Amino acid sequence: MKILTATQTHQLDEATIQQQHITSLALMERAAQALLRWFEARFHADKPADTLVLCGPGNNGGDGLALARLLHEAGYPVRVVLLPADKYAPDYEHNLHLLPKVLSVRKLAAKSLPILDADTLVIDALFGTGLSRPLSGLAADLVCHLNDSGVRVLAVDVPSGLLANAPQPDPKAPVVQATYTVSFGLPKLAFLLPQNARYVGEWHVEDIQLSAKFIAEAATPWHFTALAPSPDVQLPQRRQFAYKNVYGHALLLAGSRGKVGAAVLASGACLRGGVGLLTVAVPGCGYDIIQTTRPEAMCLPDAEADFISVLPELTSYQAVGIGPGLGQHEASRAVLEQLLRTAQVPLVLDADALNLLGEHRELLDLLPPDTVLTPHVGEFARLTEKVDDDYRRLQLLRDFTQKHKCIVVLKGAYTAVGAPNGQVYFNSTGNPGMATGGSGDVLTGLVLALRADQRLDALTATRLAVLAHGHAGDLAAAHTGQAGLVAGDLVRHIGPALQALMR
Ligand SMILES: NC(=O)C1=CN([C@@H]2O[C@H](COP(=O)(O)OP(=O)(O)OC[C@H]3O[C@@H](n4cnc5c(N)ncnc54)[C@H](OP(=O)(O)O)[C@@H]3O)[C@@H](O)[C@H]2O)[C@@H](O)CC1
Ligand SMILES: Nc1ncnc2c1ncn2[C@@H]1O[C@H](COP(=O)(O)OP(=O)(O)O)[C@@H](O)[C@H]1O
Ligand SMILES: [K+]
Repeated sequence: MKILTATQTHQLDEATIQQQHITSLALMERAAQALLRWFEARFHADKPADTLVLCGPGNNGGDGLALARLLHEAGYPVRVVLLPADKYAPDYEHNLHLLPKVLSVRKLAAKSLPILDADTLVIDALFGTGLSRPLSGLAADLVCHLNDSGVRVLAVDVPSGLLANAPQPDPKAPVVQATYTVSFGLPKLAFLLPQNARYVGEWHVEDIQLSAKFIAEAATPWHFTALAPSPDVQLPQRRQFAYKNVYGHALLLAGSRGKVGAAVLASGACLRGGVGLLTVAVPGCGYDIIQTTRPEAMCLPDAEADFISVLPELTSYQAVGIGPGLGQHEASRAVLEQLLRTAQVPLVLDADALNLLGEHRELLDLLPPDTVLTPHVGEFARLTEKVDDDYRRLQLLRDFTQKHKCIVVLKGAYTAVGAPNGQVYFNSTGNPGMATGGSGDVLTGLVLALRADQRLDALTATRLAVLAHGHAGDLAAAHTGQAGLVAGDLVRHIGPALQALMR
C-alpha cells in the first residue's frame, strides 16, 4: 500500500472526481459516510452522551459538517462549533446549508471557548491535509483548550495542526492530541513516526474508493506493508514434490559466553521459518546447548570456548547470518571481515555484527549487494549518526541503503524496511509486547530462513520476514498478553504467522 504526500492526496481527490464522474461534494459525502460507519462500529455499545464537532473553513471542516448531519440523522446528540475564517471552501458552505435547523451551531469567538465535559466526544474537523502553516490565534487557543481538557477526540483525516508527511515547521505550535484518528484511503506518513504518536492516537484508514489508477501510478518512496484484507507480500506454497535444497541450507554464526540464548532463539526462528537445513556455528560453550535445544540443526563448535574465532568453510550454504549474541571480540570482528570479503551468498547482519560495523566503518565498503542489516534505532545510530527527528532518521535510512546497496530493517513499532533503490516499506504488524530481550534475534533467524529460500528475492524475503515476525508477535500476545510475551513465544508462533502469508 502506498503512502502519498498531502499534495498527492489532493491530486488523488481530483483524479477520483474526474475518473469516477462524481462531484467533490459526493466524495465528501463518501468520506462522511465512512466516518459514520467507523463511529457506529466503535461507539454502538457506548454511545457518547455529547458529540461536539469542531469545523475549520476547508474541506476537513466540510467533512465535519457532513458527519454532524449524518450523526444527527442516526440519533446521536450533536453540537457544531465553527471556526471563523476569511473564506470557506464551497463544499463546506454547501454542507453548512444542509445542516438540520434543529442542530446547535455556533461560531467560535475568542472569549467563548466551548465547555467540554468529561463525557464529551470531540470531533476534530478543523484542518486536514490542507494545513498550510502552524496554528495560531483562535485556532491555536481552541486546540490548547481541547488538549488541556483531556476529553476524547476523534480526529478527521489528520489531527489538526499536524502535517501529513513533513516535520512540524514550528514545534511549539499546538497540535490536537487525538484519541483516535480516522483517515481516508491511505495511511499518512506522520502516523508511523514515534514523535507523532501522542497526536495521532489509535489510527484507522477507511476506504472511500479513491482512484486505484492514480494510486498505482503515483511515485513515492513510502509504502505500508499490510496483512489484511490480503497480505501485500505473499509466501509461495511449498510444492508437493519439493525437497529440502529448494528451501536452502543456512549458516548462523551466533552466541558468546552468557549469550548463547541468542543463538538458540535465532536458530529456532530459522527452523520454524521453513529453512531446508540449518548449521549453527557457536563458541565451544554453546555446543551442548544447541545440540540439546535444537536437535534439527547441525552445530559447529568453535575452538574457542567463549567466542567465535573462525569462519567456517562457506561452500555448502545458500545464506549466512551473523550477529545475535556474538560479542565484539577482535577475533569475531576478523571473522565478520572475512565473511564480508569472501561470501558469495546472501548475508544477514544483526546485533554485534552491526556494532562491529559501527566501530569499524571501513567494513561498510565491503558489504555485498543486497546484504540485510537489522538494526534497532540505537544500532542504526552507531552505523550513521544519532538524530532525534524521525523524518531525519528516515532520510538517513534512504541515504544509507542507496549508498551501500543494502537492505536495512530499522526495527521498532512500524519497522521500516529500506531497499537499495531508496524505497521504504513500513510494517503493519507487531505490538509493544515484542519490546523484550531476544525479539530481534528471532527476527534475524527468520530473515535468514527466507533469504536461504531459493524462490524469493532479497526484498520480498525481508518484507515477508518482518511481516511474519510481527504477526507472530500478535498471535503470541493473544495468548500471553503483551507483558507476558517472551521471545520464545514468537518462535512458537512463526508457523501460523507464515501460514497466514501463504499465497
Ligand atoms: N482524498 C481525501 O483524502 C479526501 C479528503 N477530504 C477532506 O479534505 C481535507 C482537505 O481539505 P482542504 O484541502 O480544503 O484543506 P483543510 O485541511 O480543510 O484546510 C484548508 C483550509 O484551512 C486554511 N488553513 C490552512 N492552514 C491554516 C492555519 N494554520 N490556520 C488557519 N487556517 C488555515 C486554508 O486557508 P489558506 O491556507 O488558503 O489560507 C483553507 O481555508 C482532507 O483532510 C479531508 O478531510 C474529503 O472531503 C474527501 C476525500
Ligand atoms: N512497540 C513495538 N511495536 C511493534 N514491534 C516492536 C515494538 N517494540 C519492539 N518491536 C519489535 O521487536 C523486535 C526487537 O528487536 P531488538 O530491539 O533487536 O531486540 P533484542 O535486541 O532484544 O533482540 C524488533 O523486531 C521490533 O520491531
Ligand atoms: K482534523
